[in-house]
Amino acid sequence: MTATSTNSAAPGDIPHPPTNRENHVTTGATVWLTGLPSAGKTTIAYELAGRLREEGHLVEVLDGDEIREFISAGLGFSREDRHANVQRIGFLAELLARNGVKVLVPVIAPYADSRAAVRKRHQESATGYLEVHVATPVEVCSVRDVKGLYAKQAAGELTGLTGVDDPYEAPESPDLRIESQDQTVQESAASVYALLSERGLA
Ligand SMILES: Nc1ncnc2c1ncn2[C@@H]1O[C@H](COP(=O)(O)OS(=O)(=O)O)[C@@H](OP(=O)(O)O)[C@H]1O
Ligand SMILES: Nc1ncnc2c1ncn2[C@@H]1O[C@H](COP(=O)(O)OP(=O)(O)O)[C@@H](O)[C@H]1O
Repeated sequence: MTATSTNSAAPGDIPHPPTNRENHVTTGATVWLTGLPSAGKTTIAYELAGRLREEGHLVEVLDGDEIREFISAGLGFSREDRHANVQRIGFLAELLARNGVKVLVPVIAPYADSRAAVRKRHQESATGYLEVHVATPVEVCSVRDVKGLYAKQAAGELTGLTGVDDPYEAPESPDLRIESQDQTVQESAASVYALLSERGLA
């Protein structure tokens, strides 16, 4: 289908992203939310997804747990497997984003080289890409412990937990850093939305 802009901007108007006949916003982009388990990645992604959908954006959330049940079934948490997982998700995200979808990716992605490869894939097709570091400290994450992983690690029932006894290479220059322990979910989602707007993607 040919994208038809419904925007008739007068001089001085703030430009709107392009829309198609069904009035969907068709500027795709990937927002990768990286951070420790229980940092708030998934919660922020779904909050943001709701807001974007209300405004007519096409949105997909590539939830780490769901991906690991299906396209990354069989992968574990070694460095190699995490890298493979992140590259598969990066491939899918770029494909969707290039075709007009806002792709929200709440996935740990602990290694800087894995994340850099995903960014590069997007740059090569000139597809919007934002890296958001949900930088909640491990002390806060381990109290939240949404899935009980920190407790299991402390009890010796699990090893290789990101940020505890497995590496997390924090992004040095993310597009945005969120301190979720100091703000509400709505404020966190709003800060990502504001950045998308600033970059002409929302
Ligand atoms: N050892 C270990 N380390 C880290 N995380 C673990 C582990 N075992 C299971 N889980 C749970 O797996 C969820 C998905 O992980 P990801 O696909 O995001 O991880 S990765 O990017 O491939 O490293 C991840 O989801 P979130 O809690 O939403 O981050 C964890 O809950
Ligand atoms: N500002 C915030 N942003 C995101 N989550 C928050 C925030 N403040 C408190 N939380 C809580 O922290 C928990 C984060 O869990 P979750 O989103 O599943 O983390 P992750 O996907 O990073 O593992 C949720 O219970 C959420 O309600």
